[in-house]
Amino acid sequence: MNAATRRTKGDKKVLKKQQKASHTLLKHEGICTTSQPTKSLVVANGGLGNGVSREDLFSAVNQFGDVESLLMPPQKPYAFVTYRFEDGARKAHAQLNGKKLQSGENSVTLYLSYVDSVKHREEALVGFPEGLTLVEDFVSLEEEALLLAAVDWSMSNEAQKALKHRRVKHYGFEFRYDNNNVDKDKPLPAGLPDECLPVLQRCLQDGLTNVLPDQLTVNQYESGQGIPPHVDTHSAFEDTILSLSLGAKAVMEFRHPDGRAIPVVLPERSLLVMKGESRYLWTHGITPRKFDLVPACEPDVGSNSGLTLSKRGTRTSFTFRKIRYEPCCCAFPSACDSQEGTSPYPPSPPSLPCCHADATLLEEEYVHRVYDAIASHFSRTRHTPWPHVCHFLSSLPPGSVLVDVGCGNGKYLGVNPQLITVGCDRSSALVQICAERGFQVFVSDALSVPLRTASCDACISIAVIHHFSTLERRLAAVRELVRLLKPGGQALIYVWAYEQEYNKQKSKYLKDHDKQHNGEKSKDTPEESQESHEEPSVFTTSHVERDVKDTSEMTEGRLSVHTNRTAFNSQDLLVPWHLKGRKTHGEEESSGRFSSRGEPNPDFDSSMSSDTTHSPDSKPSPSDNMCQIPGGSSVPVFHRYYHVFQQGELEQLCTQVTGIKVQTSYHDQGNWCVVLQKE
Ligand SMILES: O=C(O)CCC(=O)C(=O)O
Ligand SMILES: [Fe+2]
Ligand SMILES: [Zn+2]
Repeated sequence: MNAATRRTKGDKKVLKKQQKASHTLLKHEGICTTSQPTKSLVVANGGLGNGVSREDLFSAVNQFGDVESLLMPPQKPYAFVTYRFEDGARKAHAQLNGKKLQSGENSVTLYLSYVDSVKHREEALVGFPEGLTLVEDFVSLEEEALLLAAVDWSMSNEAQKALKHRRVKHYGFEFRYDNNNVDKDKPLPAGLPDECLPVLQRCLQDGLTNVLPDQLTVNQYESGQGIPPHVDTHSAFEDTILSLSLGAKAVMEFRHPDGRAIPVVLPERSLLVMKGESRYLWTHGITPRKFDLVPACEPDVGSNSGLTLSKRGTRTSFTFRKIRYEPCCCAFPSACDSQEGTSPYPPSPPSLPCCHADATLLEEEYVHRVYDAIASHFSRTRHTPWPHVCHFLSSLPPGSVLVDVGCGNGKYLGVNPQLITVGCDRSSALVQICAERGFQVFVSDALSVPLRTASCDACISIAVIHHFSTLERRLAAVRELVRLLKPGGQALIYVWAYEQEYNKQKSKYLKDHDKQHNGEKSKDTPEESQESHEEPSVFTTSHVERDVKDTSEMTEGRLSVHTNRTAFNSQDLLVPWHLKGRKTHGEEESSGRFSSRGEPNPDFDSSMSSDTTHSPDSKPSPSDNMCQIPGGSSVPVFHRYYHVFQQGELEQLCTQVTGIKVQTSYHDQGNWCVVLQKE
């Protein structure tokens, strides 16, 4: 075999891999590559998600010609480079394809393919929600000043409110945050300020709307303030919603019920137009923060490719809407208050998984997605650490390294300040809450925690392992905890118990149900009673009864939907979570999301995830649905998968792991618990 054929073979191999990379880019990212040389290349494996730094990639690609732009989408395993001339791209393609790039500790093999247009791709990657338009510089500086001056904040009346997290003023009609609607027969004495007219006329002229709005809400946000994610009530307003941003920019987060989240930067003087899906199905909200992450303009490569922090100033928005007089008949019944009751409930529950792939799908839909969606509400119900867990944490010697695998909102991370504590959770929304509380946390699956073997003195896994849907996966979770432990290290595991009545004592989870039925008002701290349940205070009796009716027995191998606060009648089930605090509109009374509890409430949607990623979409997502509550409103219901453990089952699981001994096991308020020690 001569050198020439060897080279050809090598080339063939690179070509094959490059084709495979192109195929993956198309399949997973919608990025279309072309064999025809262009000025732009997509660099597979050269992304921030591969651990490649911008500097290293830039120096690699810059050798072949003038780089016009280098786009590195966050967390993606690829990057885009555009050269000033096609020649640069050709050279880079010839020289870098199949070559290794060292970046820090990472070594990657790059595969390059031509793309027609990066700009186009960029838009495709971070496309706006359907129906959303942003018009930059819609008003001039003069108009901005005029509009801001038109709002007189000095008078306080019905139509003006200092809400806990922003102040608002209404014109035309008052939007009522108690019922999330407007009194259509009670127009306000003050119509829309005259200063708005030229702006609205321009909207009509430009075809941004075809009706003149008759309602205006002015929201003013100081730095650090925001608006919870919400959908503007369908029955209150017509389709088009126009929102002008004045005074300062902010990032508005859009969320689809399927979990997609799209941050949209609203520059000052821009107009946001929400129509169709973006108005009816996606929630919008502004996370209360003092800084936003926004795309940065990098002069060195002249592209909007990096991210930078932007300090928030005082933003005033003018939201113009048209009152709706007929019921809404939009194409999104699952999110529509005019069309409630049309979505099927309960959803068709899944079956128990029969293979690993099914198990991961089930957990993705019925555990991960749900926690991300309910993170904020969930976190509000998790503030009191359980005494026995605290006892375990306090018994560890000072300086011990502790990892909390499945740390939730981090309620155990600060319990013993003498420990070196890190937490991880599968839900990025919960991790975000922990991070904002100042804890060391990262997103990780409990089956493969990116920490060194034998690096921890102790591990805790509180209310996590019951979310794995096969015995193998529960076992793997215990093995992973044990792997992390140093010899002699201890792990504390809690799982939910099938037996909610133990030693003739009902768990608090059950007791709270009795209280409700006796008409007693339940405490709003349900987590003290058990790990999984909703805020009982949202239930009225009729609501509870509805749940009972809705409960399906395990039929045709399908998982049963559990009735909250009743005894379990199956070990594998779906437990409903009724999302409290969701309003179809963007404000809550003080008892809601903006907790008036005396305790710190850093979780006000600090999670990037909205806790109002509420309802199923038009093809109902199996894990959540809407549940009507009296008064015509509705709460979204999510279902979490659980495997509740029978007595002895947790110990039995642990004994299958070699190199450990079970030191103690006990029942604690409806949970089975063990302390393990690695030998
Ligand atoms: O501040 C904004 O742009 C949005 C306000 C809003 O969503 C509302 O009032 O419903
Ligand atoms: Fe809104
Ligand atoms: Zn509707």
